Amino acid sequence: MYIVTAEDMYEIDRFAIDQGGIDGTILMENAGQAIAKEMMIAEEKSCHMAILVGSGNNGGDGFVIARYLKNEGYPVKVLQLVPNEKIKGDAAYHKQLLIHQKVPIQEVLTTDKLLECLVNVDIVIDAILGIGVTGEIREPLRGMISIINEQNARIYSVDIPSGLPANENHTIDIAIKADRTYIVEAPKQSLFLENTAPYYGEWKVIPIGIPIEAYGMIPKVRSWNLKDVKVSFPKRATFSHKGSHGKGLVIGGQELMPGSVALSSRAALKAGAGLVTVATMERNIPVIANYCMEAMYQNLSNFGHIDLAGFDGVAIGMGMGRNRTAKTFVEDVLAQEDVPVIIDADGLYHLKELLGMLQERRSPTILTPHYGEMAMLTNQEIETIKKAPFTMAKEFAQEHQVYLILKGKYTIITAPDGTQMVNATGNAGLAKGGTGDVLSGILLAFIMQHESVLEAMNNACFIHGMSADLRIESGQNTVIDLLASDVIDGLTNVFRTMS
Ligand SMILES: NC(=O)C1=CN([C@@H]2O[C@H](COP(=O)(O)OP(=O)(O)OC[C@H]3O[C@@H](n4cnc5c(N)ncnc54)[C@H](OP(=O)(O)O)[C@@H]3O)[C@@H](O)[C@H]2O)[C@@H](O)CC1
Ligand SMILES: [K+]
Repeated sequence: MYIVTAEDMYEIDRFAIDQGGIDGTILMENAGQAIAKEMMIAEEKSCHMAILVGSGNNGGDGFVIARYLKNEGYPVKVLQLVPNEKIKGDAAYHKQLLIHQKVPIQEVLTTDKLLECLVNVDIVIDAILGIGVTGEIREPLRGMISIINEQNARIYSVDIPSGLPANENHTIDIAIKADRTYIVEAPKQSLFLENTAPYYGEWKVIPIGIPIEAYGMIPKVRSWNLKDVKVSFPKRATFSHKGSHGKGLVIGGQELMPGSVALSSRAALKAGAGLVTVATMERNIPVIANYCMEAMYQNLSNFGHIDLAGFDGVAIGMGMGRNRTAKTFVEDVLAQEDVPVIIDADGLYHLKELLGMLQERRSPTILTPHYGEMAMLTNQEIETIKKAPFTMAKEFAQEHQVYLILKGKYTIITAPDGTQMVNATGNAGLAKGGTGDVLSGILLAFIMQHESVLEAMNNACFIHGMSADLRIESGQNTVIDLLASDVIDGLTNVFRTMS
């Protein structure tokens, strides 16, 4: 599933029409028909539905939906929120089909009239504005959107909640707050942003028959799914031994935070790492070993030099603390070039002053900031990152030649060449201390076993979230009591689904 900007979507659309020979009216028919079918599954015939259409092709989708629902006996009324002369092109064609079928279309041009028309309406189908919206929402649509949001009716948006920008880095003006959105063909960037995602409500992507070749025209941003994981997940060879699955080093855990590295190392072993060594403060070792007795230990009390030769991967920074000696240590690790390094938590704090070293590294460097850490690394406000996470992540990864995992509800994974993936697994239970340490451990295990760093990162993020999801779905936890250690235990169920 590709994630697009409005411009990408128009490009894809043009390709389908010009190169694929598919008429725009057919794409509109496909979209409207498929959405109407979804509506028929979701809603009873006894509901009173109002389909609200605007001037563009989003409104055109609305005319098609109305035709199919009417044919099936749903009591729909079509409210056209713009004057007749505004309906043009493909939308006009479908409006005409509706008129041929004697479906009445009411012109509703004021908020008062709209209020009157919405009395006793149970379901609003929002086909007012799609991805063509620009600038501040103008009256009377502005007032109409407010009125619609105030109704008790359930709201289904077509493609995008009307008024919401499709792209990141736009200010939200006013927009429909949908209960569910049927996204036409491909999710738009705003679906994945913290500030805009809630407007969509539940969502489902509706394919409309665009040839896959059309996606060759746009920058690739994809969401990673279970099928991708199953295809790319490395199979364990029957005759493998512990050395075949990577020798990893977990560095961190100051005296007051032994749990962080304990979680990372246990997660790495549970995620399939062959051997894990934990380099931490001497006094922590008995505590950590109690939780993770399969690991080996190295005393790091002085934060001196540690030789990385012989290790296949390193994860550094979890619970490491922010004193200057810890920084020297991060610097020492980065300078040893032959090992892939994952930098998390306090390691990222120290990295801020070491960014200049990144481009010089010959082995992959993987950074795992959440939005706050990303703001710190880029000297930006956190709101700036939230508003344009795709761009901020891409610019940073390309500039510093790193792999970047920008952690959030939707995690954005970026390779140094700018390729981006989005992970959508996981739930609110993960918003808790220690879950990031678990991700670092899974990442370490996977990076040591995959040829492709990007695939390993995608799989680690997917599986980390999936473990949390399965814990909730199975009733073993709720989003309130889920612990980072539960996510580690849940890996067993995840791996069962892989075979
Ligand atoms: N992708 C695909 O393959 C397919 C996509 N399809 C569908 O097409 C949709 C995109 O259609 P689109 O380009 O016509 O844009 P859309 O948003 O419906 O209308 C734009 C109009 O809105 C108005 N307007 C704009 N800003 C405004 C503002 N601030 N305040 C007030 N009014 C404002 C402005 O009208 P104006 O009043 O300026 O004449 C402008 O002309 C897409 O979302 C999907 O649903 C399907 O049909 C199947 C194939
Ligand atoms: K809409």
